[in-house]
Amino acid sequence: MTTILIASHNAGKIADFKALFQSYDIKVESLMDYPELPDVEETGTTFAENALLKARTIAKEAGRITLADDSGLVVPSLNGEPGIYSARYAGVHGDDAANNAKLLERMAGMTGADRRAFFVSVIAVYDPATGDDLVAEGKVRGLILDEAQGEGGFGYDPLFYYPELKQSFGELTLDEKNKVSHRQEALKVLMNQFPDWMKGRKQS
Ligand SMILES: O=c1nc[nH]c2c1ncn2[C@H]1C[C@H](O)[C@@H](COP(=O)(O)OP(=O)(O)OP(=O)(O)O)O1
Ligand SMILES: [Mg+2]
Repeated sequence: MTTILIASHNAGKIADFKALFQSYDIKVESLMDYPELPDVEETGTTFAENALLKARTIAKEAGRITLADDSGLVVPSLNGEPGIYSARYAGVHGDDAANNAKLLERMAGMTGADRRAFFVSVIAVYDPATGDDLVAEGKVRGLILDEAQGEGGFGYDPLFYYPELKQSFGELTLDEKNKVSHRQEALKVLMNQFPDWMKGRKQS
């Protein structure tokens, strides 16, 4: 079975990818399995720049084709916040509770269309042997709730209401989320091009 290295430390994101890659019969490893690999500083100004930066840096360190996801929540009525700063919105990287609390605070008093939001995922793969890369994007639209609903998922999932299923992402099972999420869309677009991209590459 093929194994792919995901350049991420985010347990929720890795769980999404483990489930998503099952349908491609690909096994997933992550930075959790490689504690010696560095943490990549996200210095880019777009999701795509950061996804490529993470994929390229880890691929060169590990000497293997590597995939990275840079993702976040975009709220147009907040001029795009939290955007590429989603993971460190409230100041401490990965503090989901604080990030969600800050989002609710910033949206206090907003109603109706002002509560529209979307998740974005940009996925990049990089081949250290050739310097070739592949990038794809996915999006999913919803509304930001007034309070958390559901215990599932990670990050902003409990605040993200998905009208088509009349539930928040926090109330969905992993498989339900993985049928509609920004991440599955980006991965689908990417994997459609992957077989051609992989041709002629040697990978153990
Ligand atoms: O499906 C999602 N459901 C809920 N929240 C989500 C989702 N997808 C991204 N998000 C939020 C979480 C985090 O606050 C930020 C991602 O930031 P991002 O830099 O891509 O990931 P990260 O720093 O947590 O891990 P890493 O860079 O090691 O992959 O957006
Ligand atoms: Mg990150």
